[in-house]
Amino acid sequence: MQPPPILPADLPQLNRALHPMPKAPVRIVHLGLGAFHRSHQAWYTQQASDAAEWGIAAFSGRRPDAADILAAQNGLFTLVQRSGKGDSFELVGSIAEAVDGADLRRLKELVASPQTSVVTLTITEAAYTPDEANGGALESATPLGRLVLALAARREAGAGPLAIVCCDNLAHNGTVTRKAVLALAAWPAGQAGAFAGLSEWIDANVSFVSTSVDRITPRTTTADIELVADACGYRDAAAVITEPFHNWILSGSFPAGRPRWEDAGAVFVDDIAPYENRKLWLLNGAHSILAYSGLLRGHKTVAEALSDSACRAAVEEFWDEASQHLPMRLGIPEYRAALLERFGNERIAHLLTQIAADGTTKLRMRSLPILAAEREAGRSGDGAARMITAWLAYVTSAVEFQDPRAGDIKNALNRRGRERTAALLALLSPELASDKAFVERLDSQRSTLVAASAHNL
Ligand SMILES: NC(=O)c1ccc[n+]([C@@H]2O[C@H](COP(=O)([O-])OP(=O)(O)OC[C@H]3O[C@@H](n4cnc5c(N)ncnc54)[C@H](O)[C@@H]3O)[C@@H](O)[C@H]2O)c1
Ligand SMILES: O=P(O)(O)OC[C@@H](O)[C@@H](O)[C@H](O)[C@H](O)CO
Repeated sequence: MQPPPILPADLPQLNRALHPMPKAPVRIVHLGLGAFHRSHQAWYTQQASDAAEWGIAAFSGRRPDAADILAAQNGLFTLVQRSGKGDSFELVGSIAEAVDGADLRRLKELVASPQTSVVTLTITEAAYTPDEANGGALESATPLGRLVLALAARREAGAGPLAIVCCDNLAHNGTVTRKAVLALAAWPAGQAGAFAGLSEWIDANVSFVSTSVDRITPRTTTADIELVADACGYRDAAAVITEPFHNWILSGSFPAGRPRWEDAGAVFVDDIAPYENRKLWLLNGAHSILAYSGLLRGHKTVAEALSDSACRAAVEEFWDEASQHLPMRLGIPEYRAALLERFGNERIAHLLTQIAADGTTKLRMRSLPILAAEREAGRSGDGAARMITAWLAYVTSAVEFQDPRAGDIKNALNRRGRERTAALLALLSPELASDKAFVERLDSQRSTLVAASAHNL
């Protein structure tokens, strides 16, 4: 928990009275009002030439805090673009309404409105895992459970089709969202009332758009809020710090329309797979390697870890493997060079602990596909395996870690030696965990890594 910012008592609070900016009518509903939504979708929507027609109602996730803070500022916040050279400050006003995620009544009302055409999501990867998404039932405390209840209200209101746009770092994120939403809507089998035939209605009326989203946005710190106050002369507890780089690739239809996000550089493609693989493997995969191996070697941020030759070598080894499975027409060498520059931006303090969270979900997408492809090609896949090794060593040594399968990880940690390695690996891939030779290789990689890390500390 960050200490509260120290700001002059007479500093005015940012809101639309202090900085008049018109509010657009709500036509987009967003779930997961975190830092990334503010730096990405809210910013793209503000840049669209038809921004005046597209307001966002953004719902917080587990707690009301983010919504309360933003509501007190009438949805206004400052976006700080932080390059290696300096900061630039921009006011973003596309969020017309900020709502506590537990306010199901308002969510249903907005999703059931014929004005609403798009629902966007940044609810983290873990929110789509079967346990979290289903909870064994149509659990209204989960974001997808809430979404399904709101879709039932839309059907009831006859408000017509709409698009759901997943902006979480997941492979095939549109398909994953569709599957999770349809499964929830169909539960329990043979439902009555508002849910009878709901999954069929969703299937026919809701388009699930797939996206690859990119803009490195660390959690805002107390120091960032103090900096914004100093530079802008107001209190802004919802400010967000991000890099100048931004990218959004989308694939799918928008049956009720959408903002002209292409005005800010969004690209619409037929086949998203190569783009999402490039981003998930090269950027997010490298982030995971830097997070686990960097934390083991005593680093705190991405830039610090990248400047450690051992961490950098592990990234390059993984990139060499991943690049073999990406189309060269996507400019892979240039993409890698640009990533080194982005990761090396020391002014963006991207904490490794934030990236290290939810490893069981992330590694399945960031390491396993490359490992499988390399093994299929008759090679070792050692670079992809090293990402898993670093995760194993991290969860073994960390005092605290966040993961949707934390209980299973703790159970596995009660074992010793190769049995422990196999039990942890089984949480990512039961098939690999039953391959004795692979477990042995992982175990010996782990010993080497732990010894080298201890030497560095
Ligand atoms: N931050 C980035 O650089 C970045 C870049 C690309 C994509 N993303 C995607 O956006 C997601 C969110 O990132 P962020 O930086 O905004 O994080 P954040 O922690 O600032 O916000 C996450 C939001 O999701 C909610 N949430 C999290 N888990 C939930 C759950 N299980 N149920 C309900 N709500 C839940 C939180 O309450 C919060 O509103 C990431 O997980 C990732 O998939 C982030
Ligand atoms: O946001 P997560 O938790 O999926 O992953 C952590 C980072 O790898 C991620 O946020 C990147 O910074 C982001 O994907 C860059 O666009």
